[in-house]
Amino acid sequence: MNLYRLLTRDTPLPLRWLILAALASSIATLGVLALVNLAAGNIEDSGEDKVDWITAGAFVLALGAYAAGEVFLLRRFASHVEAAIDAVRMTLIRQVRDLAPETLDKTGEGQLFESITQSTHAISQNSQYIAIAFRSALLVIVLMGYILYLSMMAFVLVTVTVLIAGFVYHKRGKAAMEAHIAAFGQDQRLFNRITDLLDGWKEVRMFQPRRAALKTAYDAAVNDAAESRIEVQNRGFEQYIFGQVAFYFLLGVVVFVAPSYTEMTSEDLSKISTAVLFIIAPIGLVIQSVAVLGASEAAAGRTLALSAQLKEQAAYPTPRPNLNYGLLDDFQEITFEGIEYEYPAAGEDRGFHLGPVSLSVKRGEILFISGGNGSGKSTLMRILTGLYTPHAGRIRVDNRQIGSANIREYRSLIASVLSDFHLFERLYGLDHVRPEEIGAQLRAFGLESVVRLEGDAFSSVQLSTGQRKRLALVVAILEDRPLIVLDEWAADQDPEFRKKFYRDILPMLRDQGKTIIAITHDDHYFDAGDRRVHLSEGTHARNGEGVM
Ligand SMILES: Nc1ncnc2c1ncn2[C@@H]1O[C@H](COP(=O)(O)OP(=O)(O)OP(=O)(O)O)[C@@H](O)[C@H]1O
Repeated sequence: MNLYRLLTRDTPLPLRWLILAALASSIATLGVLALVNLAAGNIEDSGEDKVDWITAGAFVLALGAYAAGEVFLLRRFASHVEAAIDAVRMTLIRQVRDLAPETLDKTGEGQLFESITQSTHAISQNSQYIAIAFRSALLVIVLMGYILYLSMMAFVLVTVTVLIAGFVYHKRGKAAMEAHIAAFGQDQRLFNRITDLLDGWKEVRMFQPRRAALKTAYDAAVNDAAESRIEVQNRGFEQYIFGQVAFYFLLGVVVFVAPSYTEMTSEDLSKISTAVLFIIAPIGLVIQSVAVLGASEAAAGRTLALSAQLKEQAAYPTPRPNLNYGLLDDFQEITFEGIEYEYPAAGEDRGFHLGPVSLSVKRGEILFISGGNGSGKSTLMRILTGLYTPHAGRIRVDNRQIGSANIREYRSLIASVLSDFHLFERLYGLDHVRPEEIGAQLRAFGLESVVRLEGDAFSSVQLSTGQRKRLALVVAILEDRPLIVLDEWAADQDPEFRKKFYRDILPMLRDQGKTIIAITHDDHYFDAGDRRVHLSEGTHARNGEGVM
């Protein structure tokens, strides 16, 4: 049901066409069967072995109708599924975009990535089984009708046998699925050990006891994974053999039991046996589809739940068009009053309370924020940039208070390089910047020998930590916003460039009218700022050596 809800949520299913195509394909299959029986009967009656061209022609037509119905059904369904999954992905991405950043941090990349990529991929890969199951179920009904037409007793025997065998097969399938899930878990553990080996190769090579312990853990994971896989394969083979035996048993029931309880000619018996031969494949497909669709159903359930959760947590409604982002551009002062933020305690974690913090920055000022590790500087930065919403206090731009109605407008004032910045390979949103300007910035930041501009993308972002930060600041400067916020930007720069940053780049940006708020530990350069605020254990801000 989740799968159906997901696939029809944004794009309606072309149900009428699908039913018609499935019906056409099922009736054509019945036609094939009836024509085979007819031809066999004709040969028996006339005793001639000449080709009956009319029946053969009808047979070819029925085959053509079957193929056409099948192709139409599967193609149409596949394109619907892809469109529906595309829509689901777009909705999730839009929801993530509208999510409050602190909620985004909490939800975690893993869950979002899983739903947006893997779950939707699993659904898209397996969803043709919906069409197959639907068509097969319809075909089973049509063929059972044919068997009923031939013999009531055969119908009852086939129905009872199929139901019992189907039930047992399904139960065994559940056990196989559990084995499959267990094997998946073992694969994950093996994957983690391999990641340890690959990502931690330096630490592994440099410490012998770690190397030995990791080898033991890796060997155990390999063994467990292999055993689980063998178990899965064995169960798969057993299922296959059970299916075959059940099928032969069904034939046996029809051939040995049915004639003992009812009047039946050998011609009827042969017709019923042929119908049983035809029915077995679609029954197998229905059962197989149910098993495969179980995984898609679970994936759809996870995706819908995540989507509902994201909807609930949506921080901001989709922005109204024509919002005027320029209103705050000519601000003179930004004030943060009594800002407080709480990371609640959870289990062993004692939690953290920031604030109350009050500070202000005037246009064209360089404001430094200093403080010990864990004093709350990065958290404060997330609030100052409008990414996190403070639990108490307010932000004002001149005399305008910032709230949910103008938070986007506020954020648009700020270019930032935060501690967990992401460097985009492409210059998204910077189409208006001239390549010469970008080249000049790359030279100013000593990057001209490692990065080039190729079209609208950088030639590489595989740089050293310090170079990546330089490139991120280049992009921030190119964004040309009035306020630049930096979180320990200079920490990874060499002494020479650090000096250049404090003595040349910051004053140059100030001269260009930029306002700068920067977290720094560089006490040698505290004088490069106009003022400094020192954060102590997150509980309060006090003035540093600067004027406040
Ligand atoms: N997402 C989070 N959930 C819970 N607690 C957090 C979270 N992020 C930070 N904290 C806690 O809040 C406190 C302040 O963290 P923050 O990163 O703001 O400090 P900081 O001054 O920037 O530290 P550093 O100088 O080491 O970067 C720390 O005790 C940290 O454990």
